[in-house]
Amino acid sequence: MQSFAKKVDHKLSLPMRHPVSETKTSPVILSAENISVSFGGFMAVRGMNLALRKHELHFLIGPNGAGKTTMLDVICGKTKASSGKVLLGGEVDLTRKRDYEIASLGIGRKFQAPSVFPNLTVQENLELAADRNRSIFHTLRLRRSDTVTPKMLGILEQIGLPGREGERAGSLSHGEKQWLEIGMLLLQKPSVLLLDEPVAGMTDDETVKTGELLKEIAKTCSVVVVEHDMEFVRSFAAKVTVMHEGQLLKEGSMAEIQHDPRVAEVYLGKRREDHAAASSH
Ligand SMILES: Nc1ncnc2c1ncn2[C@@H]1O[C@H](COP(=O)(O)OP(=O)(O)OP(=O)(O)O)[C@@H](O)[C@H]1O
Repeated sequence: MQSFAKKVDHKLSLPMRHPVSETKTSPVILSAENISVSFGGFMAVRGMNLALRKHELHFLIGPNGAGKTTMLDVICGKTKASSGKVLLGGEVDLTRKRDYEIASLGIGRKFQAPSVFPNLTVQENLELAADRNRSIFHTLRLRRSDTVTPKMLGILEQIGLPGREGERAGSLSHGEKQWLEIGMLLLQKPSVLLLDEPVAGMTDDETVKTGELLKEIAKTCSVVVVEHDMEFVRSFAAKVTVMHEGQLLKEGSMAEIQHDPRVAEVYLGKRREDHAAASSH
């Protein structure tokens, strides 16, 4: 977890690098409607709405504890909503499905920490993802297939790990592990990818490469990215939704977001609190 306020202060006022995305007119493929989540009486999400369009790269931002991760958890079925629904394709209500059913409907979820199998090779990790019916024991027994399928070669190329299929996943850098996990999700041909802070802990170079990868993925898939790194968010012409205290605060382009006084107040107010807390220690 990083302090959001520390990252955003002056960056909110920098000029946009790219024009606003052109996905505004594509159809909505997933909509979370009036979602609320209670954890033992504490309302982590309160009447939240989120609409995701086809091939849209959509950032979900907000201060620590705003409810961003909880929203992703509701969409992928990890957390049950207390009320509201999540419609896929306008008709299938995901809040009535189990997490594995949601995954098989084409919703891929990546958590913040990489969760590849470190003792398996890159190829074995991909093979496991490619065949969800195959158990890890089956993969271990088979070890590596003799040939890498063209589909897998394409994924290795796309995630920036061409020729690395024989390496142990545990020996990859943090960023490379994140890419491998994204590749494992891509093998399942998702229609929606949910990514939680994909560039956290990455080097600058890895962050830039991840940005390119996300742009590429969004050509075939809709992507929701929970992100704290405002500079990273600014490098996309993407839709941005701001959450605060479990609710929708503002939605629009980065330019629209940064000129909203309520957004500034949330971040700058938070920053003042951080400073006050730091100076009292
Ligand atoms: N399982 C849980 N039980 C109780 N409270 C929880 C649980 N999960 C999250 N919360 C609380 O719900 C609120 C929203 O958490 P969430 O992780 O969704 O926020 P976030 O916007 O993703 O924050 P961050 O950017 O810090 O990850 C927080 O106050 C958090 O402490």
